[in-house]
Parts: sequence; C-alpha cells; structure tokens
Amino acid sequence: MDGLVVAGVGVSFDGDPAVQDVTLELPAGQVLAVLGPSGCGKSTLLRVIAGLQVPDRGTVSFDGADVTGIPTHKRGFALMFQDGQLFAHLDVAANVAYPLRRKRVARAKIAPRVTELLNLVGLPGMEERGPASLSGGQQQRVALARALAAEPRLLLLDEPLSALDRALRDRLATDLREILVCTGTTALLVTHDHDEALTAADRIAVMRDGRIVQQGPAADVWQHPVDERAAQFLGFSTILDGSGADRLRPLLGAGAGRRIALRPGALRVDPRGELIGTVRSAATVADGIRLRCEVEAIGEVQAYAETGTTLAPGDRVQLRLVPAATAALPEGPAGR
Ligand SMILES: Nc1ncnc2c1ncn2[C@@H]1O[C@H](COP(=O)(O)OP(=O)(O)OP(=O)(O)O)[C@@H](O)[C@H]1O
Repeated sequence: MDGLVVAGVGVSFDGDPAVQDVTLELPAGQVLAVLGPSGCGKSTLLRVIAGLQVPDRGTVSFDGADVTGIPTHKRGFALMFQDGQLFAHLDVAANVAYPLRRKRVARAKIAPRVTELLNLVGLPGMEERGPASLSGGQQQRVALARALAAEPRLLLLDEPLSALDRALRDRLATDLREILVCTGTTALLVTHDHDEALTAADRIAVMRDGRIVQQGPAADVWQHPVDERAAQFLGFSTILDGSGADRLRPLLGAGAGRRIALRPGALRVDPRGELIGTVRSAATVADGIRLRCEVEAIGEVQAYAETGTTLAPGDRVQLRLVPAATAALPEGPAGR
C-alpha cells in the first residue's frame, strides 16, 4: 500500500507498556488523527513512526518499504509540535527556509518558495517578522509552513493546536485540513481533542491504554463508537439504554440499536418536538441556552434552546431529537 503502515508496534518503559500491538494504516494523501487521552501513548507512537524511539517489536513501513531501522533524518518525514519550536533568533523567512537550506535547495529558489508557503498558511508578507512578535496561532502557522517546506513524504503533528484557545483552534483546524488537502500531504496528527480530529482528518484511530481500540473513516468512527468510553471520548455526553433508548428508538428508525449515545446538541427545544420535558435549569452559553431537562422515561438530559428564548425551572418544553447528533452503541458492558 502507498502510505504508512504500522504493524504490531509495542514499546515499554521499564517494563511498563506504553504502546501495545498497534497496527495502523494511513493511505497516501490522507490525514489520520490518533485520538486519545493524556498518557495513552500517542506521543510514543508518533516518536516510533518518526524514528525517534526504537520499538521493542513491530514494524513501520512507508510506500511498501520497511523504515523501522532507518534513522529519522533519512525517512523524509517532518514533525510539528504543540509549541512550534521556531528558532527565536531567526526571522519568519529564515525559519521557513531552514529545511530548504538543509536540503541544499538553490538560493534563488528559496525566497519564492518561502513566499509561496507563507501565502499558503495565511501569513503573506510576514517574512521579516521575528517569532516573538507573532501570536500563538501565527507561530503555529509558521511552524506548519516550515514543516511543509521540504515536501515531506509524511507530516507528523503532535497536538499542533493544543496550546491555542478554543476559537482559534477551531479556525486553525479547518485551515490545517485545507492546507493538507490542497498540498496532497499525507499526515498523521495526534490529539486529545475530538473536534480537532474530526475537522482535520479523513480517518480516526481511537487510542486507549496504549492500544488502538477503533479505527476507520472519520464519519464511521463518529457514527459508530466501539464502546461507551470511546463514545464519551468522541464527545457524546449521554448514553441511554433501557427505557430511555426505548423512548428514542422510534424517532430514529431502523438500525437505532439498544444503546444510544447523544451529543450535547442532540435535543433542541422546538414546538414540533416529539418529547416533553420539564426545565430544571437554564444557562446562557455562546451558541444558545443550555438546559437541563427532565424527560419522561429518559431522565435528566441536556438540551438547547435558541438564544432569546425565555425559560425558567419548572417550564414545560417540547424537544426535538436531532438524529445526526446521535450514535448507536453496541450492546454489552461499558468499555474497558
Ligand atoms: N521516555 C520515557 N521514559 C519513561 N516513560 C515514558 C517515556 N515516554 C513516555 N513514557 C510513559 O509512557 C506512557 C505514554 O506516554 P505518551 O507521552 O506517549 O502519552 P500521550 O498519550 O502522548 O500523553 P500526553 O498527551 O500527555 O503527552 C506514559 O505513562 C508515560 O509516562
């Protein structure tokens, strides 16, 4: 297969397994997000792929060739970290040009390429700025331009947006996706942020306790979390079974399953809504009014109303279920 194949990789530190039997596929030209909580082994896995960590077992291959024993600088991969790690003493142009100089690209070709890369990441005309004069988001854009400069066969991104605030992170995740797609870059991103993973990636692998518990196209993983813990990690806030799931199943149609996961926006106040709830609390948030509602046969759930709606504890409301914000969970015990 063209692209990255990780097969049976394991790494232990002093006998404690950090990565266990990880197998991953990333087809050329696609973006894979490895999504998992802090300490699950994401960075260790990324370091193995980069060649910075020797695995105890397993192999890393790229475009059909085993690269497990190849040193980092000979893999043709690029790395980008949470804090960009720009060279503070070099201006933006020199930072972006750094990999080109190392590759001994002809001097006359470097300046136009730097201009092109800065345009690509949305920083036209910033060549002479110093890293310290840039915002956190701008610094990450420069780091991305630098990582892309040498046209890596594979771009490895370790929590590239985690140091940024939420609004900026959302915008940059969208831009990152566009930039990776339009340059045809094969990229692997590790993150603990499900929104970032869904925005940026074609494929998602969910990692937990050193293992990949689920992987596939982003939409499949999103719609069919493998278990309850994966669902929670993917941003589903409520898991219903028993009478709660029975009440919702007719609203979801065939294939709804016996356990149903709801995202925070799955229930909306709507006069045509099929469910009746009693408001327990209401709080104004950025995108509307967030309610806790008691719904018969379901219990207390989160719901949203449009900004400007006046609601108080004790009010009766009709709630509409948004099927796209639900997922079917497999039956059986909660995830490990
Ligand atoms: N060089 C090391 N020596 C010893 N233990 C390590 C080393 N690197 C990582 N570990 C341990 O391996 C486990 C996985 O760490 P890793 O950094 O890969 O997780 P992570 O998912 O990337 O977490 P985070 O997002 O917090 O960085 C942790 O228990 C960590 O303490």
